[in-house]
Amino acid sequence: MSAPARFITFEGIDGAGKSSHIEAVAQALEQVGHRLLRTREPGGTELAERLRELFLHERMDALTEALLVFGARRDHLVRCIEPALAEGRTVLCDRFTDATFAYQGAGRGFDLAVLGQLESWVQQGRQPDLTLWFDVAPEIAAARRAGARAPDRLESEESAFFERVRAGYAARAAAAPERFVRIDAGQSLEAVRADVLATVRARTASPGSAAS
Ligand SMILES: Nc1ncnc2c1ncn2[C@@H]1O[C@H](COP(=O)(O)OP(=O)(O)O)[C@@H](O)[C@H]1O
Ligand SMILES: Cc1cn([C@H]2C[C@H](O)[C@@H](COP(=O)(O)OP(=O)(O)O)O2)c(=O)[nH]c1=O
Repeated sequence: MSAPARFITFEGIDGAGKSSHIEAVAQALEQVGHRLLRTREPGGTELAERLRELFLHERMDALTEALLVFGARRDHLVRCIEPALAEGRTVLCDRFTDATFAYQGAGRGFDLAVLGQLESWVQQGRQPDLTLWFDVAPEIAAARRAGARAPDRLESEESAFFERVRAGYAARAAAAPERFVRIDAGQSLEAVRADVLATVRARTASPGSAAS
């Protein structure tokens, strides 16, 4: 059996429902002995949270978006994610680099090769062990968002943008099938939760102990 997954990311278009399930994943993993770091992107450190505010609310071009999220990511990795993994904690991160490929790459049309170079420089080979991709039709996600909150800069994009973002996630999933698990996020909350928990349990199970 493969080693337990320790760096777990949650991805999907805005309103797919991923944030609704992170707490349940955290509880399930803590019950079997994992020590956790729960975090998010853009954000996760004081500096990265400040960059997040700029990113979400200021107008900028796609290259600036990409540089800002990778700048925030670098600080987050160096100061937060890598130290947590080094001390044996499992990291649950609400979005990571797949979001940059999906939003800035597929959504904005920014050069994927440049994103790949930034990914190499910033991550130095670090990749999530497991990525849960909450996949749902953009019109369902839009209806969920409308019922939940006022839109930020990206959430105000039209549905064609989210179709492209969704296709961007599909491309990333196809390129890294060992890491990605697609969750059918169009189901009821209960059915999504059951799929998510079954996936996490299967992918973090190890013979003997649950966590180091
Ligand atoms: N499977 C679901 N069915 C119906 N509503 C959902 C479902 N999942 C999430 N929601 C609702 O949709 C809204 C957006 O969910 P959220 O978890 O914040 O999405 P995300 O983090 O992916 O943007 C919330 O009001 C949430 O309660
Ligand atoms: C991490 C990341 C997020 N984003 C976008 C996606 C979201 O619209 C926004 C903030 O993400 P998030 O807080 O996860 O939004 P939500 O609560 O809707 O899930 O930032 C990018 O465009 N590129 C990135 O690299």
